[in-house]
Amino acid sequence: MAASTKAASEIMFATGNANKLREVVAILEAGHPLPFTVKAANLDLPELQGEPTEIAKEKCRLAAQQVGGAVMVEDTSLCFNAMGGLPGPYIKWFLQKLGHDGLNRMLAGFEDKTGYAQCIFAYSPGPSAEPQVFIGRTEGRIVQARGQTSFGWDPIFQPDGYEETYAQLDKAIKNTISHRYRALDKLRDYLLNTTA
Ligand SMILES: O=c1nc[nH]c2c1ncn2[C@H]1C[C@H](O)[C@@H](COP(=O)(O)OP(=O)(O)OP(=O)(O)O)O1
Ligand SMILES: [Mg+2]
Repeated sequence: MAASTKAASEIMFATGNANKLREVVAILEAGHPLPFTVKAANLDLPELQGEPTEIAKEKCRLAAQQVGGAVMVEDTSLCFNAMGGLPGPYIKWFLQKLGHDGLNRMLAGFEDKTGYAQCIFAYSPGPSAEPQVFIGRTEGRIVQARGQTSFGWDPIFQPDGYEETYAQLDKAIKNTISHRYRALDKLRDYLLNTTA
């Protein structure tokens, strides 16, 4: 990769979620590197209520203030089409309170079980800059839990074109079709074009 002339060479990825960090590292190492070294900052940042892009931007502003330099954060939503996109950014709390079975039951009264996983990366070069957002989506459907239960709602999300849930798919496959991969891909393009 061409050497960057920019002074900043490191981005902190601020997240409190070890599974996210593992996937981001795996995606970058699978041949999709960023033009920066990515370092983890274990911050559990407050998340405002609102539209997903605003949540990600505000999270990024707070992270940039805390870190004092270039940061990226991401916020992940699981959206049910029958419910106009909810639980969306609030999936963490719905999952915590209802579990996989409860999330399925939320859709019991609806014919439509389709939904999408959405990841929004927000990047800021420093505390005074306006964060840029990059959205990645993977369409699928909500199903009864199948597969290992190590990461969030992976067992109940079956991406379109696959018979397996995210939790049953090989990690290497999830990481080439996932909402996270797609968003990170856009962030990489942006960084390559602004730092080259
Ligand atoms: O690929 C995924 N597959 C399954 N579950 C996932 C995935 N990605 C996030 N998740 C879960 C984690 C949390 O329950 C919620 C998102 O909430 P979200 O605020 O983005 O994550 P978090 O609070 O765990 O970490 P962070 O410190 O980066 O905000 O969905
Ligand atoms: Mg969070």
